[in-house]
Amino acid sequence: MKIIVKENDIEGGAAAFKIFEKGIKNGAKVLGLATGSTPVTLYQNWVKSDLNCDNLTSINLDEYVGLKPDNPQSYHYFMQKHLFDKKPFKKSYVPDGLEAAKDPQAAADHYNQIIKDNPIDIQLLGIGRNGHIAFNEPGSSFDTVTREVKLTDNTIKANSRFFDNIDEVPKSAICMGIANIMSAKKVVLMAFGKNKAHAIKEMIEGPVTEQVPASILQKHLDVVVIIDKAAASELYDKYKK
Ligand SMILES: N[C@@H]1[C@@H](O)[C@H](O)[C@@H](COP(=O)(O)O)O[C@@H]1O
Repeated sequence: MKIIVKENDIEGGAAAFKIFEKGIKNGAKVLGLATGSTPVTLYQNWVKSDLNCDNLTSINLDEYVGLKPDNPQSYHYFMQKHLFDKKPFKKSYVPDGLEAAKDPQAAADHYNQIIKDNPIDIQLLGIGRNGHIAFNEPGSSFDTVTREVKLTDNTIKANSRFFDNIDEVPKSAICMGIANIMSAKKVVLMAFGKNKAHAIKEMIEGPVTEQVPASILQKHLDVVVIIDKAAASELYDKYKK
């Protein structure tokens, strides 16, 4: 893993954008994209740039089961607002939360086929405080592919900040699996803030275990981790400076 420690999320977003820009200029065409508060500074750099996205395909990690694409809390809506309204891609896939509510297996099979047909060149990730990636919660098998996943109480609580109240947070999501994520040629993981420090330490320095889903990235051959000093604060000394 290559670890880049920046002062804050603004610098981190700029550094992440440079990696995507370089990758795209070098031929990356299929990007795995992520939501959450963490990638916002990356997308801010992206929309300000003159990067041509007309030939790019994006495949998002996850979506809440039952939310319509025009629901402001849906990940469809997030992507439109933060990136695609200003930088439309040739094709953008986000799992279908409504299809998943009706027939989760069909929605998952459909999405796995999309990933098979469009191998991911660069996959963007955030990380949950418990080490989850996308919505692959602790205990998820490393073999998983896209499927419906139940959200843990902690994740529901953490994500309730985006909803009017906690009861509105969906209880499940349709989510790429860890095997889908590991199939990407390159992975860029971003994390900012003290509340991510423990998960970052476990991911980088802990054992590879399904109890910390992100720890599997130690086995991927091309991972760049972009964190700020707060998220690096529990790491072995050399990263803290
Ligand atoms: N499914 C998303 C993840 O993809 C994201 O990485 C995580 C952290 O979110 P944030 O970046 O807002 O801290 O939250 C959610 O659970």
